[in-house]
Amino acid sequence: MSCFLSCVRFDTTTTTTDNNKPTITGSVSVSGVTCYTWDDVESLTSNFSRLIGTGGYSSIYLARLSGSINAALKVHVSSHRLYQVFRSELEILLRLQHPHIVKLLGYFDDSEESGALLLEYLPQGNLQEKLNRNSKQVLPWRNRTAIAFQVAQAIEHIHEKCSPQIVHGDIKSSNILLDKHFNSKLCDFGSAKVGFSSMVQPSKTTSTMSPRSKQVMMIGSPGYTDPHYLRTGIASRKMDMYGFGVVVLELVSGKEAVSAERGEMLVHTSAPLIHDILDSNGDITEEKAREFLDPRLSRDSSLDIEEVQTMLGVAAFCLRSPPSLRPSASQVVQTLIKKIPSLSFLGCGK
Ligand SMILES: Nc1ncnc2c1ncn2[C@@H]1O[C@H](COP(=O)(O)OP(=O)(O)OP(=O)(O)O)[C@@H](O)[C@H]1O
Repeated sequence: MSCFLSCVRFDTTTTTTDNNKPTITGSVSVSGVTCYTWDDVESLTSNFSRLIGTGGYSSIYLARLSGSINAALKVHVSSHRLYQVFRSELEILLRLQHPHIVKLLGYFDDSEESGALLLEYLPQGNLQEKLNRNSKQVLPWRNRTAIAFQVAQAIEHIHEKCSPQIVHGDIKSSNILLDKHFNSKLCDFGSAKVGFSSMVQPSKTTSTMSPRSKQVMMIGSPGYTDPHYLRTGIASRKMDMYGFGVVVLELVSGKEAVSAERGEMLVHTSAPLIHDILDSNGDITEEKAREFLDPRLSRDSSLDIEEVQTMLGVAAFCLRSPPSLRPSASQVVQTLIKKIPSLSFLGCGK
């Protein structure tokens, strides 16, 4: 137990810092990212014949590049306001390169109100679907810890390793995509905010705005939104850590952030456990950890209950209030490397 205390205690005072391109006429490639015409887009998706995902702002279609390479085309809904969302996502993706962030391959931009992003295709879809009780396959424990670790690395990259820094603003399991080996990639930078040192107010003072325009500016998704952000409208890196905490609870429990049947939020149903963990400074009994654990993992040979305890401790610290008490992404990465031995198969050093 005392070992576990050191597992999840964070020093919250430290703030660190091909050739596969389609041979389609009309396309222009700059730094490996290709600018397509609408005709190209229609041709790449065989006239939008296969829908593979939908979001609040977009539809995602399977695209075929030369050499039978698949890609995903994210077509933003046409409107002046959503065009800004598309431009912002495009500009952010153009400068992000990380093994656990979805890769931009190309884009279409009519410079007025329509845009589309061509992204690498992640064949296993999103994490929310994979954790769903109706999913045929149960995601093994080993993959769940790896996913948490890789997402923490992606967040560490945008928060601390790129300049200017980026707040994702919508960390949730449906924005975590999985490749054929269940490696994860963070996607959907449509809510992201750029140029933060730690905290920033939305561009206009919220006090002078109507409730409706305030609503339009709010980012995040039900079940994942930092209560501090909801109260203040201030987006910060720590709001991403809150969303990450909810994702870790989903990975451990196999439950949804908002239950489809009852509409209950996982952060609410887990509150007694989170309080217990925080009251005992990161400690949690094996029995309580087992009670919370996804029952589908009971026969998983890769399951290690101490790792479950560590993951729950990490989640509890990420959900802490005030936000300044939450760990940074790099502190989470370091804790996971030290305390989750199975991550060694990913080749990360101690
Ligand atoms: N590159 C990809 N490969 C495979 N599937 C993808 C890819 N990109 C998106 N998807 C699928 O489409 C879904 C929606 O994508 P995304 O979150 O980018 O859209 P959005 O309109 O920004 O959604 P939101 O409502 O979260 O803002 C994802 O959850 C995933 O299932």
